[in-house]
Amino acid sequence: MSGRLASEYSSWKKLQGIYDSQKSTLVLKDLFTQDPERFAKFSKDYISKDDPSTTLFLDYSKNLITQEVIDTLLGLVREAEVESYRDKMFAGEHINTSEDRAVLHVALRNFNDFSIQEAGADEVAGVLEHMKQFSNAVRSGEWKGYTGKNITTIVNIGIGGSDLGPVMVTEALKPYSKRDLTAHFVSNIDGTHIAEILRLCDPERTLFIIASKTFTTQETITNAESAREWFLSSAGDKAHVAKHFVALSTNTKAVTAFGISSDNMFQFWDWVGGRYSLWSAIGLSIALVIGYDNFEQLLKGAHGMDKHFKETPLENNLPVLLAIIGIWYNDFYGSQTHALLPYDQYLHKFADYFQQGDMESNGKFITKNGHRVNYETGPIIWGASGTNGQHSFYQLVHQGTKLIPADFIAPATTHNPIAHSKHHRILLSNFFAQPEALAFGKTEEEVRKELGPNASDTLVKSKVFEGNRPSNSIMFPLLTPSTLGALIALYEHKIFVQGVIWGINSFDQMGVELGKVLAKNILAQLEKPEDVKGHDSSTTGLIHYYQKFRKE
Ligand SMILES: O=P(O)(O)OC[C@H]1O[C@H](O)[C@H](O)[C@@H](O)[C@@H]1O
Repeated sequence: MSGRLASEYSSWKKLQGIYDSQKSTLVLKDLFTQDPERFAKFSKDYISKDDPSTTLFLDYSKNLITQEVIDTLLGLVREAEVESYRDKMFAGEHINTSEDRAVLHVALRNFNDFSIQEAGADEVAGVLEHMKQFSNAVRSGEWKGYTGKNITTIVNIGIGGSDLGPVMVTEALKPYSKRDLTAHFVSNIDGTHIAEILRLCDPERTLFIIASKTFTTQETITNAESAREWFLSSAGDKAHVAKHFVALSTNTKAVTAFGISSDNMFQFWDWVGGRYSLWSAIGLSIALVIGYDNFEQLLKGAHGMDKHFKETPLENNLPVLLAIIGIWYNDFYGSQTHALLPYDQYLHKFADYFQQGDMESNGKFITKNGHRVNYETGPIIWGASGTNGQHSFYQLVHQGTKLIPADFIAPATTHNPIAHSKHHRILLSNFFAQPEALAFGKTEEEVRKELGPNASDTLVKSKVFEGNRPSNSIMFPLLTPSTLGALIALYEHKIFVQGVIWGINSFDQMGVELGKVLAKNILAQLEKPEDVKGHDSSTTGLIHYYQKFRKE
């Protein structure tokens, strides 16, 4: 990272020039007509060096790019010194400068390929072994509850990075799950969340996983205390907590103070960012649900992508390609969001997961050198599984006034080939059609031909699809643990590349603090109207409204 504002790079200025001169002349329909090789030129195969069955295919040809644009964007990557910054990350340098921490989620899945000098990195294998032993014991029935019964329900209590990763992965890898072990995830402080889950639990057969990097997060600790109270109301003896509560954290002192023995604690380190932590002890619920061997496959899939990111020349580097295409729209076309559209019901939480992963990493306006950016940084990430999105927001995506770059993601084959895979064929026909419609649209002439000469001008115009709306398409043979690992790591490294180019620290999260502090202050004022002090009239008025109905 050169420390300059991205807009000062010569490549940035060149890109601005290209955009200014080509923004209205770059037409996808023409680009494909002019070059029959376009698809071949702008698509890439990723094949894991460790496991050739782990492959991803990226088609980025339906983007508003030319080779000149790509080459200039790659120039931007070089000017921002992304590769040397990447190597600093892998080497364990403290690139999270505001917190003086390394950023080493790659160390959690390293399998001894990278030599990483950072305290704790040599302890990863031990924690994984502990996770393996424990998950095997619970799944086999060896680990018993306080009345000698097997554990049939796990409840992960955590929020943010201590929730979203386990939720997304256990949903995505459901085909690999132990169907007689039910996993629930409690995250919200809203008592409804834990109340509704506890109604489904048998205290004799339930294991609570308290997942919190800091072990100070108000929601998680409050939920953990309520879970412990619920459990003890049946179990009685505090000694039984040891069989039904484990902790995932970096904070041994707080875990012990809560009443969970260090034997039942799975440790990780400050160089694991919350939103990058599913590979760590935070992944215990994943290992319990899909089994440790499949969890290890997830890690290995990510590791293969790590090696690809670290070793592959920029022009063939999938995380780099996704990153620069995203910057092209975000910083030159002015798109504000980026849609993740997985045509796979198992990936229905994928966009949710990367809302934190991307937006908490790159939703910043100050560079690492303390300058306010004069360009757009992190996009709003959103999305939903297909084909559901088509019946919800695709109207705007196709005919709205906003440019919405989208990643369409799909497996070539399904885990559920019911009706002789008829469902999957219909799903994929939509997966193929939507990017085609977005890119090439439907002209007024084509509409008029369809509607006939008597159709009103208004009707014809409202049925026009202007097209020229860009997308990436990512495919893979089947959604397996290893493929999912590679897919997640692909996006993690995309986020890294974009942050380096923007000159921001992708690994702290100052922006989540103010709200928490204000909430704590307000919490102490909720009792009586006269307690409410130091707020604007709106906040004061809203609290007074609540106090009119408050019961306890
Ligand atoms: O895992 P914890 O320490 O409980 O933190 C849970 C979450 O808290 C905050 O919201 C942070 O911004 C997130 O990055 C983190 O994942």
